[in-house]
Amino acid sequence: MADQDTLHRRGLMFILSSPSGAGKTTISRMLLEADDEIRLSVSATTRPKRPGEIDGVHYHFVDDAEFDRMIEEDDFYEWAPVFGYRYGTPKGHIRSGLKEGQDFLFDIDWQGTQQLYQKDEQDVARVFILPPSLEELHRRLQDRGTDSKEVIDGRMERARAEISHWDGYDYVVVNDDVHVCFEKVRSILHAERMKRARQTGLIGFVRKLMA
Ligand SMILES: Nc1nc2c(ncn2[C@@H]2O[C@H](COP(=O)(O)OP(=O)(O)O)[C@@H](O)[C@H]2O)c(=O)[nH]1
Ligand SMILES: Nc1ncnc2c1ncn2[C@@H]1O[C@H](COP(=O)(O)OP(=O)(O)O)[C@@H](O)[C@H]1O
Repeated sequence: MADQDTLHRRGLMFILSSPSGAGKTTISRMLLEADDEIRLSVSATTRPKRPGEIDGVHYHFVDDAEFDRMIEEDDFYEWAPVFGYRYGTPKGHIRSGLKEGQDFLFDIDWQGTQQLYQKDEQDVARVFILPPSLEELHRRLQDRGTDSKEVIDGRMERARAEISHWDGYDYVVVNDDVHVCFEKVRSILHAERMKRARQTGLIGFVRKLMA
């Protein structure tokens, strides 16, 4: 009989991007809670902490000097300037984790997505989340209550530019009802895990199955 233990797969770099306020943090948190097999890639950022955010859990909050040092020491997989601050994915244990089959969730922008895709196309699945309308996006940014009017205006101005990168993604999901959106994103994750190219033991498994 074929032995299912011979089936292995590489970990997945599961990327969620969206214009600010469309809901990618909300969907990420739901996914991390519902799925034991995926871990968040915790980015480093120079932006100030928001109420409720925990250093080392949501971001590594660092100052400019520390971010410079990390760039110099080649600590980043990718990094990019966003809204006047810098954000980067620390290499950490990602490469070895992927080899061992660990999946990672990335909440990063289109610039970081392009960089990861160029470096490691086969391990990447790219999901873009859209708001149902720009009016609703504005409402969500206001209701979140974390940003001043000026910051919200800046984010709305950038939203159009960010949305213009939708075609650099494998999947596009509209976040109207948050639960429906979450289920769609979860289905994408489940399907991506079963991709033939990701399953390394398949040839042996199928040979035994047919023997
Ligand atoms: N390239 C890149 N972008 C990141 C990284 N971490 C966060 N971002 C993006 O930076 C943007 C701003 O994030 P944040 O300040 O948390 O605000 P939010 O968009 O309202 O959640 C979002 O588009 C994030 O996806 C990272 O490590 N690299
Ligand atoms: N489908 C939804 N309907 C209504 N509000 C939502 C929905 N998804 C997220 N929100 C709310 O909108 C705000 C922005 O969501 P957030 O996840 O912080 O977005 P992002 O990480 O993309 O900036 C939050 O207050 C969140 O609770």
